[in-house]
Amino acid sequence: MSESTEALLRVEGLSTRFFTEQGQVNAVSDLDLRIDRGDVYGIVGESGSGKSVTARSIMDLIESPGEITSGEIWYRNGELAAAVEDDHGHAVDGSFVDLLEIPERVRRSLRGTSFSMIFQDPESSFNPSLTVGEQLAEAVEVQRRASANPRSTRARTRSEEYSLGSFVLSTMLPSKRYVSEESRERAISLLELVGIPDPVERADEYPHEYSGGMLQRAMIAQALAGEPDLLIADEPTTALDVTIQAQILDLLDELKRETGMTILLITHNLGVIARMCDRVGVMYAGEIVERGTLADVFDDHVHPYTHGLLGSIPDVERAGGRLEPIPGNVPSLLDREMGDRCRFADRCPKAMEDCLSHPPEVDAEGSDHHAVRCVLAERSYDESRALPDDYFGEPDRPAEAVDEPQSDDEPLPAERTQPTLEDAGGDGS
Ligand SMILES: Nc1ncnc2c1ncn2[C@@H]1O[C@H](COP(=O)(O)OP(=O)(O)OP(=O)(O)O)[C@@H](O)[C@H]1O
Ligand code: NI
Repeated sequence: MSESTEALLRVEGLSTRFFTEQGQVNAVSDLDLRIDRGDVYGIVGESGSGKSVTARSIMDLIESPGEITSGEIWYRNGELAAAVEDDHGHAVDGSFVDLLEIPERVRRSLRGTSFSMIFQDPESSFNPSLTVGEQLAEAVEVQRRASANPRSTRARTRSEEYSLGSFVLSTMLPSKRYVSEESRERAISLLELVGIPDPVERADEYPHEYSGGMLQRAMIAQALAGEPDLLIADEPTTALDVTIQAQILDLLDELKRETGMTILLITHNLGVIARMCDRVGVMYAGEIVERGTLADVFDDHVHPYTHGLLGSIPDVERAGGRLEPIPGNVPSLLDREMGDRCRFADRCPKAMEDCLSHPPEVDAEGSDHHAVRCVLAERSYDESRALPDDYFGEPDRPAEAVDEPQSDDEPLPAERTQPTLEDAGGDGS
């Protein structure tokens, strides 16, 4: 197996639910994905499709009333596998460890060191009363502790966790000032790495003294402090203006090339996907409906939803390139309101009788891991089996399958009520 096709993370059958007063929300359902080391894996889909919940599930950041209700998250880390093997053999498969089967304390210790996440609003990642440099140095220290001598943890942990020593770290940080000159220097070099000019001076500044773009860079530096195996970037550029967005994407691209880092990139924007990603998962209503290489998804897609997303060619140069919304609304994810049918059927121009039962994910032609959740992967569209336009109550579906004369008295955009695919930087007009 070559380096370039080595899986770093394999998510299998992941389901995450929220148990709210309104009922059970099926935010993520039976989701599979595989992220290879050194790749940028993109997740794209409309608002509310479950992208962030997927990322937060991997990071173990789902909080009540949310819960991962099933699935496996296999992470390749030989050292971790060796450490957990004795006590949690069922969680180990070769050098993979199922993160959902190890003690919570161990899983949480991977945050920052194995997995790091950057968010839309960098403000939330910084404490306003500490300098940026101090906070980066703290992150560096956390990493140092994580890889500290296991014996130093031994006295404090119960025997069950002893073998996990090097993976369990103290979350108590002793002081708000620089822990060591070494970590201060590392903080400065991290600022330099992410392209902050005058890093020595900027290290002593507070977050509010940074511009939005600079703080975004600093947040990336913070995420890199622990030298994570996987960086998860959830809409990392959405709040930024178009020029800065492009710069941040360039930075991520550069970091990927220079450090070989693996990135999970979440975005509404197919232009960003085209520019950054090796593989893509297209999400709809909590499911990955199509996944594969960039070429599978852009050139050989099977799912009409993927086709719809590609409906307008996004402007690759402009990170905020607007996607044309697909007519209709994203379905409710409330369990009691979800039928058994394909979740996209009511908006699908190719909906057939076959779509009234929920399609499993099947392999599609294309790359090794091109998979799709659509009956069209196995049979071609048959107009005689098409569902009538008003089958789902409202004539929501585009009239593509039916040959209707163009009329100019009713501009389609005015009809669109759904939020969907709001993009990063507006439409640039
Ligand atoms: N704390 C919560 N309680 C209840 N439902 C939630 C909670 N967090 C998320 N959800 C639901 O889970 C679904 C998926 O949300 P998620 O944030 O993953 O979407 P997304 O694809 O990231 O959307 P966006 O592009 O707008 O960020 C949504 O229906 C959302 O309402
Ligand atoms: Ni999100």
